[in-house]
Amino acid sequence: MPTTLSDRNGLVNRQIPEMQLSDGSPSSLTAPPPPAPLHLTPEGRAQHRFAVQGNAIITGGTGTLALAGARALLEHGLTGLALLDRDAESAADAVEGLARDFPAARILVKQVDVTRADEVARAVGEVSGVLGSVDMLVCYAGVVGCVHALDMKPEEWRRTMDINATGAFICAQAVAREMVGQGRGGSIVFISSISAHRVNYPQPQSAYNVSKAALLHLKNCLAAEWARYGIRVNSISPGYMDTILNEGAGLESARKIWAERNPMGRMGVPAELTGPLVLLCSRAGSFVNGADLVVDGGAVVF
Ligand SMILES: NC(=O)c1ccc[n+]([C@@H]2O[C@H](COP(=O)([O-])OP(=O)(O)OC[C@H]3O[C@@H](n4cnc5c(N)ncnc54)[C@H](O)[C@@H]3O)[C@@H](O)[C@H]2O)c1
Ligand SMILES: OC[C@@H](O)C(O)[C@H](O)CO
Repeated sequence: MPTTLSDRNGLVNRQIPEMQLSDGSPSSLTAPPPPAPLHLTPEGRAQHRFAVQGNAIITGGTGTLALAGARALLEHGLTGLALLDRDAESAADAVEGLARDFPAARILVKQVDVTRADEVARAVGEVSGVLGSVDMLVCYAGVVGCVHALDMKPEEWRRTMDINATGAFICAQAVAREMVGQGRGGSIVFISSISAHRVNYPQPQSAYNVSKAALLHLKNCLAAEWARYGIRVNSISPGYMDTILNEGAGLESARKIWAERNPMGRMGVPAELTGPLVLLCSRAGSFVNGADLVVDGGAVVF
């Protein structure tokens, strides 16, 4: 069915033709599903341009996207991994799975609140002591709340900013101090969001959106300050991913809208964020600094 559009210039009832693909089929066909995961052999891992060398700290490390990121870094050669999360227990099965699938890697899990600079500094020192170095930091720790700005309590605003933005700064600072001492650089990746680029629809979440926008400029500032130490600082801005964060009462209709408004017609799955992460953490990304990689199926083009 052609769509009818009334526009502001009075050109009413313009018909938007249905786009056709070269084989004559309509473009509104269901988008293809996500691709199957790629599994590298151990030999392939070590020699690949996308090989990941050294040890990583991942914050919010027992969350859904973080565990997918951890698995991808291990698949590409990561030798040591520390998952820092304020809720370190909830993903015991997933962590056991990683340990089983990557028996040569050293995997630590630590209960850490990223808003506590003392806890973070202690954990970074302990991880470096056990693994021998810290070469990568990926900051996934984050919370989201849907609250109308008129109803927002200052405490809710501060908590969101504290975890999502200040927590990332605290972790980046502690890890960068360690990296500067080690003298061989490193890679830091913040997990921002398309919410840093666009106001979400339909849910109101100003504190989250502003906290994620803050991460983007923090990334710019640190990329500028720390490049001289060989530390690259980048970010990834995911679109709507199918995780627990986006499930629950009241979100069914929103999920439908998010998928409908996406050129690819769906939400992403966690593994689809991991390619950009591997790029940023590997030799293949050696000249990528201060960049934000939007990974959203094209959501922000509208
Ligand atoms: N799921 C999405 O669609 C989506 C889209 C864009 C961005 N993101 C971002 O990606 C990140 C991970 O999202 P997810 O979907 O995996 O959510 P998730 O809830 O599974 O993971 C978040 C993790 O952060 C941890 N955390 C929260 N506060 C913490 C604190 N103070 N200290 C330490 N850990 C803390 C939680 O315990 C949890 O394990 C978040 O920053 C989120 O904003 C998610
Ligand atoms: O913008 C997408 C994400 O940051 C997030 O999943 C969403 O905003 C949560 O409501």
